Amino acid sequence: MLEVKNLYSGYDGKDILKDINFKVKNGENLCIVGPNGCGKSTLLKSIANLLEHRGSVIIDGKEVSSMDKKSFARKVGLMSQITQIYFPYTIYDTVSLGRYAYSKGALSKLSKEDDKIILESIEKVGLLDIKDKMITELSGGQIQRVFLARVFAQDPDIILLDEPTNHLDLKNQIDLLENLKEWISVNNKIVVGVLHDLNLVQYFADNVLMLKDGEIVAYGDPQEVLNDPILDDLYGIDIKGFMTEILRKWDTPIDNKKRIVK
Ligand SMILES: Nc1ncnc2c1ncn2[C@@H]1O[C@H](COP(=O)(O)OP(=O)(O)OP(=O)(O)O)[C@@H](O)[C@H]1O
Repeated sequence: MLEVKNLYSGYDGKDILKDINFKVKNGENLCIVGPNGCGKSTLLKSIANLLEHRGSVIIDGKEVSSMDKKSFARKVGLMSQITQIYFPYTIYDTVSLGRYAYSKGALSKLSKEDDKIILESIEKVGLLDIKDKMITELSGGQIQRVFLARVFAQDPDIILLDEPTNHLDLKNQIDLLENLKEWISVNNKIVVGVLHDLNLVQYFADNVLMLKDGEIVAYGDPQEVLNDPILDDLYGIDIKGFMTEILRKWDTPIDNKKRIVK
């Protein structure tokens, strides 16, 4: 169980998040939504213990700031927004970094068990046939999947995701979310993710937490939260109207004369 109680955190002594409270049970995911700059990544960083906070972030009864690095890494894996890759590692090597939480020392070798978990994690994201390729030679979507495999290899109880789908085409977005759903239900784990695409949130979320200016403005079942009139206020557009209009376009009968087929 992840519990966030009366959480305040921010940068340079200024609070961005104010009095955040929620719980996520094992076997469930939570999607964090809200407009740019409302504090979504700051919330993930606070849970990931990368930012000092006031209040509590408690995992299975223990405050995260009191955990040592390795115990924390066994509990929480963070996959943040991937912008640029500087290091020339293979896919296998990159995913093997996920086993740090279980290593005995800085120079300890990977065990047979580690190797098995690394290969399984690479297979899960569909990259096993290119496991020895340098990650500097991969597409954005492939890199995204390598980093997901690294988090799987870390085998934490909670995965935190910051915009995990932003380099992926639609099929890969759905595959990734399905992959995570399966990981959650098979292993009774937790995912907390920031997703911008509200359609994907409708599809994936067990619960939704909506932020505005660092405060929670709605929380709960996705169908209810995403139908709350507050949504339009928050984003400054008629979201349901926009989505429905798009659906109408998908429904338009095709005019074969206008098609260009090679
Ligand atoms: N390292 C930092 N130092 C100072 N201020 C920061 C830092 N990172 C973020 N902020 C500020 O904190 C606020 C919340 O930023 P955050 O990145 O959490 O928003 P977000 O909801 O994730 O935004 P986006 O949807 O654009 O990714 C913003 O006003 C931002 O300028």
